[in-house]
Amino acid sequence: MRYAHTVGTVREAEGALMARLPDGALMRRAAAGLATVCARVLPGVYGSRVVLLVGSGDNGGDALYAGAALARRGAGVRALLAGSRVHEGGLAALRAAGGRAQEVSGADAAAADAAGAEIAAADLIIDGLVGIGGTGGLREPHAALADRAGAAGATVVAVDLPSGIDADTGAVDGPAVRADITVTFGTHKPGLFAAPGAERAGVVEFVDIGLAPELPEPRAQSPQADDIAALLPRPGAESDKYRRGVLAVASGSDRYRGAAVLCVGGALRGGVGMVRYVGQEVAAAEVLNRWPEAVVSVLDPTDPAGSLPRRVAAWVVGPGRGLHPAAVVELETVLGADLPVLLDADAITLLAKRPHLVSERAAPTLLTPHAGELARLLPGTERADIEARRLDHAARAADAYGCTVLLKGSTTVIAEPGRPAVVNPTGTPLLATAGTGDVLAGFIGALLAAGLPPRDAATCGAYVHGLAARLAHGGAAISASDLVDAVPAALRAVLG
Ligand SMILES: NC(=O)C1=CN([C@@H]2O[C@H](COP(=O)(O)OP(=O)(O)OC[C@H]3O[C@@H](n4cnc5c(N)ncnc54)[C@H](O)[C@@H]3O)[C@@H](O)[C@H]2O)[C@@H](O)CC1
Ligand SMILES: [K+]
Repeated sequence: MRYAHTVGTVREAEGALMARLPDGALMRRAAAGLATVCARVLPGVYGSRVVLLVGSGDNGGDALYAGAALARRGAGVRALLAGSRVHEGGLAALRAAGGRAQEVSGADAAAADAAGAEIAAADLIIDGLVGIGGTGGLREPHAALADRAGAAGATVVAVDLPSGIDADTGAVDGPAVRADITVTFGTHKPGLFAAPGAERAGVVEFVDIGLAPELPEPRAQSPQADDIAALLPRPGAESDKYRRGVLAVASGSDRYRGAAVLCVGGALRGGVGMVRYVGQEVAAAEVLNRWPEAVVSVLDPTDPAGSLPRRVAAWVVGPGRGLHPAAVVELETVLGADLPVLLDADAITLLAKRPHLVSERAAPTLLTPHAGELARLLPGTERADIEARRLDHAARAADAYGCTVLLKGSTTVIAEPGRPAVVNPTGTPLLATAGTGDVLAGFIGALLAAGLPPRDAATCGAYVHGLAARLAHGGAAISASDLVDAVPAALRAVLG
């Protein structure tokens, strides 16, 4: 598991640790780790050209000390000083090691051109403009340096986090560094997990500076394959179809038959003991045609509540289901039962006008909205705000509805009141195609039916779903049906 802490908690933990250590010890640890990663990235340190982008804080100090270490090994190191101040100890160390420094002021065109020429000729650029002390969009000349670094061919290594991304949220407000590698210290930062910041971080390398004992509960966590393997249920010798869980699926309609077939497919590939599908006649026939192992029943339009299956362990409701009055009765009936329920798509739209159905419910509920649906659940919030600050808004919805929320999209985030957010690391733009959400809902439903709590079920579902998309055609475009077929390969990859 990778853990991320907010700037406030990192500062408190660093303060406590620094009080027990000699002056500068933490920065030396950070800079040594940074230099090690940089040396590994370069084909050879000796004779390479390294440019340091240096801001006025300790993030710049880290870059200067790491630059000094590379200069001692024969790299030609040039520091571009962007701030009104500079970390004096770091600058002295760089100079003592044979590195050079020049000031870059926003107003001085000649200095900016000279800096641009250095950046263009670099093999490696180390971004020490701002770290956790950054606030708001990058100012000049930092913003121009970030842009130039992006246009250069060199490998870019960000110190602690790419300058210009918000450490706590991942929001990007204006120009920001786009790193190939980010070397982060002590703990991960939430902005390295969540888009859009995560998309600018590249590969994230962690340097242990001894902070762990001082850190409180994380703000966010990002599961790795072994965490997922530990959570996924495995059938044992005692298993039978009832013990593995019976999932009821109320998805699709005669108009949207694909949502029925894909959702049931996701559930079956999730290892459910049995799927009981209920829906309109043509949709039900399609499900049976594609998945003969599903147990299918046809909804009675005059008695939607009475025709729902009983003796089930969990429910999935909503994908392609419609917004008509019978769908409302169905939703109320399912949420009235004391069972775990996953609500997706149309069920979320219906819920937005009836929030009490979930907020007053005692049994576990999992909502799986995309950003547009989450905006419906949080009146007064725009979709763009949600995309920019996914962690915050997923947590807000979880608190407001008193349930688990899985926010789909560029980075899938799972929030539950009082627990650290889970940020899925396997997401891919390949998933941005019709029907993939139906597969996810069915797959997670299978895990709910097996008895996993919603947060764990959602965590495993998002991870396996993203991995399946990546594996389906080796990175080439996929359809939602391909995704269903790739789930077993993803499960094999996780379970080994
Ligand atoms: N505190 C510690 O014990 C450690 C800190 N370390 C490093 O120190 C960093 C934090 O250092 P600081 O607290 O000095 O803060 P930073 O160096 O991250 O940034 C603060 C400086 O950047 C300027 N600044 C802020 N926002 C800006 C913007 N949008 N555009 C342009 N300039 C901006 C501020 O005026 C200030 O001078 C960490 O990210 C990490 O790299 C590491 O050395 C590990 C140990
Ligand atoms: K940085």
